[in-house]
Amino acid sequence: MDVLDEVFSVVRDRVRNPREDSYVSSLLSDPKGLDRVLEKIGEESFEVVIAAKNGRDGEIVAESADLIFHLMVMLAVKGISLDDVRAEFARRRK
Ligand SMILES: N=c1c2ncn([C@@H]3O[C@H](COP(=O)(O)OP(=O)(O)OP(=O)(O)O)[C@@H](O)[C@H]3O)c2ncn1[C@@H]1O[C@H](COP(=O)(O)O)[C@@H](O)[C@H]1O
Repeated sequence: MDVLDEVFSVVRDRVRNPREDSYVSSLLSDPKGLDRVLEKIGEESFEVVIAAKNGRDGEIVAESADLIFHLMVMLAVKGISLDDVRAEFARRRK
């Protein structure tokens, strides 16, 4: 398991078993529900674009990690696994 698998596994657990000290649980307890996660994906995407235009490598990496993390939260809510995404990349590979 690499770190993305490890984090995804924790995220999936938070979706099933909310905890008070959890960022994922706090995001999902928002009255907007999944829409709040989708808003975060929109915000983080914008931050990636700004970082790629003007930022240093460290900012681009940090904002990319935030975006990938929020995509993982959405996938976990939808019951889609990282392996499903891996399989899609494998299918597309030339
Ligand atoms: N990898 C991450 C991770 N990356 C980013 N974030 C959070 O994503 C948020 C990024 O959003 P912003 O930059 O807009 O910051 P913010 O102002 O705090 O966000 P909002 O108040 O606007 O929601 C921050 O609060 C970060 O802490 C993460 N939160 C948790 N994880 C991992 O996810 C797993 C579950 O974490 P918990 O749910 O906290 O237990 C654990 O393995 C964690 O290490």
